[in-house]
Amino acid sequence: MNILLLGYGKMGKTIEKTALERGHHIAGRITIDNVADLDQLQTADVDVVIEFSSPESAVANLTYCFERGWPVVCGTTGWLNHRADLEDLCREKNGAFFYASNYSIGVNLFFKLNKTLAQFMRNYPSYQVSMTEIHHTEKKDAPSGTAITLAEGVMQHLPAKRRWVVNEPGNEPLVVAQDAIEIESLREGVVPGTHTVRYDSAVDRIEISHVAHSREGFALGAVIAAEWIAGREGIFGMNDLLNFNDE
Ligand SMILES: NC(=O)C1=CN([C@@H]2O[C@H](COP(=O)(O)OP(=O)(O)OC[C@H]3O[C@@H](n4cnc5c(N)ncnc54)[C@H](OP(=O)(O)O)[C@@H]3O)[C@@H](O)[C@H]2O)C=CC1
Ligand SMILES: O=C(O)C1=N[C@H](C(=O)O)C[C@H](O)C1
Repeated sequence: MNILLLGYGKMGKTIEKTALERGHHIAGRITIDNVADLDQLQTADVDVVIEFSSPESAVANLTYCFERGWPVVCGTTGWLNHRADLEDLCREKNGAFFYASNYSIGVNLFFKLNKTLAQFMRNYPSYQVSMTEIHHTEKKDAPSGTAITLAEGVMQHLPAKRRWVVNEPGNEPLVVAQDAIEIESLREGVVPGTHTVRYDSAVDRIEISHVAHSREGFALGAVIAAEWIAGREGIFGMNDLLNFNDE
């Protein structure tokens, strides 16, 4: 396949390596400095776009791809307040759009485990749920997209929790209302991504964690999603790719 890398930073470069190993061709590498090169590409030069850029640029990038009729696999986080409008545009253009806050297969198993645990904890209100996410210091958004997906998974199964609140890097501890899930965001060194969900009672703690050792798991999932979306039309996510139900 001819893959256009829209965003060629830490993730774009890791995805390029994985895509080449899997026999794909790179149709272009776009950064903030050469966005104008997009107009030079012929529509048929690109089979699928993999978009990992920045929260500020994702909406314009996705709009551009839908206008050109290119299927898009997007991993950029921090822009989801525009998600409904972009999905409408994709449908209007009969396009194909794949989004995941995290493309790692392990994290998607962890999402399932998180929901199962939340379902179980529903009968034990003496336990208070909270989360911590740790990422490298260059990360622009907080909380991480993955932490938001985890919080949504908990809210789906613990009706007492209706919202999440973020404690951003460097802040004092928050006083958290009973209906809220606290997400603590920490930024340290070059950490690729660590997520912990914990349930604390007065006497003990239950904790589950996912620790990414590198970016390779994210990249592999994104390339597999690009292979999967080819020839499809519609709005997709990891549950479709992995044949998971949404429970
Ligand atoms: N869903 C998932 O599994 C994962 C998601 N992510 C998310 O992916 C995104 C990118 O992460 P990462 O690669 O670490 O970030 P980097 O900052 O390393 O790279 C971002 C890239 O996007 C480019 N860029 C910025 N603005 C534009 C624009 N307008 N058009 C095209 N390219 C642009 C930057 O260009 P320049 O270098 O010139 O500034 C850079 O090449 C983040 O939102 C992150 O949260 C990350 C890992 C996994
Ligand atoms: O910015 C990152 O690096 C990551 N971003 C994603 C997120 O916000 O959840 C996924 C992964 O944790 C790495």
